[in-house]
Amino acid sequence: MAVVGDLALMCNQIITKRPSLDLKKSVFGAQIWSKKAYFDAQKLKKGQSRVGLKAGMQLEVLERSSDFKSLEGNLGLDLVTERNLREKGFLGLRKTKLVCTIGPACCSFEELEKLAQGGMNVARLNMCHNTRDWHKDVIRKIKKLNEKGYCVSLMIDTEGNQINVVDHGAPSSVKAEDGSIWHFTTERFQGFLPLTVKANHQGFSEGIQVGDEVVIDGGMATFKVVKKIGKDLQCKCIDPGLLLPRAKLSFWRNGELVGNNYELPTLSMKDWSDIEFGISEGIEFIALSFVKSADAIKHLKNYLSDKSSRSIKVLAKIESVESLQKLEEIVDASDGIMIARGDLGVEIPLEEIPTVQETIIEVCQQLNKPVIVASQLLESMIEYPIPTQAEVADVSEAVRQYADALMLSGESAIGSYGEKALSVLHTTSTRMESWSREENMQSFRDQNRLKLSLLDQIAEQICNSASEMANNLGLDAIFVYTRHGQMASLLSRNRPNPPIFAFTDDKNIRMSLNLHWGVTPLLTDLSDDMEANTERTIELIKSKGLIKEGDTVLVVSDIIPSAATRTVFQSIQVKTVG
Ligand SMILES: Nc1ncnc2c1ncn2[C@@H]1O[C@H](COP(=O)(O)OP(=O)(O)O)[C@@H](O)[C@H]1O
Ligand SMILES: C=C(OP(=O)(O)O)C(=O)O
Ligand SMILES: [K+]
Ligand SMILES: [Mg+2]
Repeated sequence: MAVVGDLALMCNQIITKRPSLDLKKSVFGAQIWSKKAYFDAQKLKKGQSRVGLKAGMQLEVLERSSDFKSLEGNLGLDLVTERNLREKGFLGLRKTKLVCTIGPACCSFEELEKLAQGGMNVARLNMCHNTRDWHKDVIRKIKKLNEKGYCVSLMIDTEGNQINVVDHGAPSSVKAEDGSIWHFTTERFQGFLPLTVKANHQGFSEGIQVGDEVVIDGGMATFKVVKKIGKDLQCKCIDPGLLLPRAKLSFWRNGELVGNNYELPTLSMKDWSDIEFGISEGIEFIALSFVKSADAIKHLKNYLSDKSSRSIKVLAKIESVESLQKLEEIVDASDGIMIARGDLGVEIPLEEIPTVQETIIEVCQQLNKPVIVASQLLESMIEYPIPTQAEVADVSEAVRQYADALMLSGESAIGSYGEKALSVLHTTSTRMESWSREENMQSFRDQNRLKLSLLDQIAEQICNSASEMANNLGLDAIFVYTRHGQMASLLSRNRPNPPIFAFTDDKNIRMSLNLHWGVTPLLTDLSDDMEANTERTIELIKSKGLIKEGDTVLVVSDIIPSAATRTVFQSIQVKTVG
């Protein structure tokens, strides 16, 4: 390997030059790959051409010495990235991450493996559905896949507290006819009473007045409250339509959404017990439904840190008017966001969703939080083997907006064509990503400074510069060596053209980086010796034939070398593979 540029940034200012370019070229031109040879060469002063004996000869011998063994070991490269790299090269890697909701249609080991092969990065378990044992079994299968060499992270999604229908007298949908009178109650549903809807919360009708409208699932059907009988509401259907199982109820007055007075906690007892379950099963992400403010996020994060489960990332689902009103504080407090368009589309007019989505993605990028676009991306594929053009356009738009991840819900959980839907997400995102590159749309983004300490600001600046440099120089890949994942996420935030390979020695960090745009997380040993880290990992990739002579990579690290002064803590290097 020839080092064509090599600089260490000291506190953002001082640049130190390492041994001369020519010397390194001659040393590495002699095909010396051992770590010791590299460091012997490092000790040479500018102009010196030998290490004790004639450089070329002695170093040639070292190549076959036991030191070479140190280059072996695990790179932690997953099967899917390895295959894609082999087939398509660095720029062929998809940047946008894919989340699949696991349900009865895809829960066998074979089906899960097909999703993993198709590029599923994160498996989502929606705790609204199915039994604890069923979820446990899926988690066990995903972990088994990871042992086989896949890299699929696990997310649980809480049921959350919202007012919805628990029973409407039928196993599937029920038609509400124009002018029909319906009874909304929380009493035990009698079954024999037609036109009765049971809601899930005792206080569902608190503060609701005669004349208010009850909107089902954002407009599937609408009723007017004609009478209050105790806690029950007698309603007349004024806009006929369908009631589906677990349909959501919202209340409107004079064209505006009215919150009823019944204050539901974001996390129910069931949610807490599901969270305990997730912790004990070793999942990586908890997505919180119906977040109203930063409080629930902070509460859960404190709880996780008290339980020494700090590595679990807490994602806030934006799916209500309240969450939109407190967007910034919620994004700031959380480890990531899910734009849960299903429920959001019930609370705000559908035509507002596209702009709200773009705004949320922008806020997430500014505050450096990964963001998932979820729900109805390929809804028609629950039933049909091909998507509509409108769906493909929607997926492309989310990719163009640089969302970190796209999510399948019913398409994978209950659909007949889950694998195909995943492949549509894959091909559509890859196409839009390459178009964006071609159109040179990935110009350097005007980043808002994060509210960070000086050291963190330096990390941010280094990552911004590194990304710009990688784009401007047309480099093949960015290698980031990171213990906490922060540098990897700061690089990803810039959405650079080359893929980001994040080497970390922390399994939890690796699995959580799986959600970040453009990042391939790798689990490998890291030493304090950055030169040894880069030499070893590049050599490992080279030995797999995944990197070739002439490829140029940008190397960024936040590994603090123990011998260095406190100020030298991060560096950028450009390396060309020889
Ligand atoms: N674990 C599961 N078991 C059974 N069905 C599931 C499961 N997860 C999801 N589903 C089904 O897939 C549909 C879409 O999933 P999702 O969007 O996560 O849930 P919901 O529609 O309840 O918001 C659900 O309505 C449900 O029918
Ligand atoms: C993802 C969503 O949440 P859930 O599927 O849990 O309702 C949504 O509402 O879009
Ligand atoms: K949920
Ligand atoms: Mg929802």
